[in-house]
Amino acid sequence: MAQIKLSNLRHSYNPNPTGDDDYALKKIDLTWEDGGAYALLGPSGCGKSTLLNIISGLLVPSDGQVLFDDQDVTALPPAKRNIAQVFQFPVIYDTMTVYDNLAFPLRNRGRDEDIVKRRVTGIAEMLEVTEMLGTRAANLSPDNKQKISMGRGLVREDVNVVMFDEPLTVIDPHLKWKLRSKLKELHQRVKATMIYVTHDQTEALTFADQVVVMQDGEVVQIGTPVELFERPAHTFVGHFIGSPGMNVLPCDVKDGGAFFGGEQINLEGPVTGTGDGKAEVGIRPEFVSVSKEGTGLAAQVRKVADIGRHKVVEAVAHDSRIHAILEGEAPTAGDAVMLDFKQSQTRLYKDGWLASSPGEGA
Ligand SMILES: Nc1ncnc2c1ncn2[C@@H]1O[C@H](COP(=O)(O)OP(=O)(O)OP(=O)(O)O)[C@@H](O)[C@H]1O
Repeated sequence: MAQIKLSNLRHSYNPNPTGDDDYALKKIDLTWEDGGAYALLGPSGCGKSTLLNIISGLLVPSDGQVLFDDQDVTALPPAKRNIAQVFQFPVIYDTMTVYDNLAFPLRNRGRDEDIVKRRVTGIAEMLEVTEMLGTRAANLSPDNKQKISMGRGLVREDVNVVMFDEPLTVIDPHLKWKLRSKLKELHQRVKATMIYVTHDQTEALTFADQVVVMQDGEVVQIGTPVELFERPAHTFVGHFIGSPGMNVLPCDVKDGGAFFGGEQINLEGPVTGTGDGKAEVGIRPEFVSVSKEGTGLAAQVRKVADIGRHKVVEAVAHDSRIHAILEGEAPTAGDAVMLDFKQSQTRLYKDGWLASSPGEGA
């Protein structure tokens, strides 16, 4: 296993790039610590596969370096990087048994049969496929095939990193959660450095200890699932994570205070940086409470969606839509209500970036 460092990395598919827009990866400085469980999360086209291909060696970056334990591997081909990859679609040999499929990466490197047996039976047990070891892979269901594909990625003990590229795409929705939690459990047991690429926030947040969020060729935030939820560094992270995502309301900053439709909104703490002007208030729906009377922002309820565990209220104040997630009683469409924002969770954003700091005692 290794620490993987991406230093001053940029990549353009255009041989003569002129500006930032020509770069699929703009400027990436990122360290993946040895043994970490990482997710690389972002919408389609943000550069996830480009980044993965640069780590695996399928692509040579236009600028910058890839370091494995401080050794520069930027120019090394994939075969020399000692990486295991699990793709969207299972990569297994249908005519071989499950045992031989799992053994393949080890035999290919000339490991002794007793080592092969120990590793294969160990991985099979972790994946709960022991009873399938003698079965021909062609006879497996798609999710079991993908399990074996994952097993092939995990069977070698000497890889620098195991990379998963949207590995649950072909799995039935009701089996996805099972494989997701299995993968998390496997990480805890094998302690390999793992990078899991996905555009699905649930997959990223359940698997990873650290989530790297990308947008438009840049890393916008790296953090634990809780950090990304509680303190999005950028409104993009606020929108992208959560369901519904963070409310982002236009405001004016004047003398250190934030005003939405002329009404002052109490922020978590002081505004960072200087300058009055246009900004945005960010508050997650989980931290908006709704009452018929009381204090707060006057709003009108547009819709209430009952989604089982809780209700999502959509209200409008000063022409902006504001969501609230409520556990118990909820108002009905058309009701006049007061919205109260939990102050410690009310943040300011300027040009998309977090621009308030926690108050004392927060
Ligand atoms: N071979 C290529 N030639 C030219 N442009 C490319 C090539 N591959 C990707 N791109 C462009 O680079 C940008 C990043 O693409 P990339 O595939 O890395 O994103 P992604 O986040 O992995 O998306 P997806 O989840 O859809 O695979 C996109 O604008 C894409 O159109």
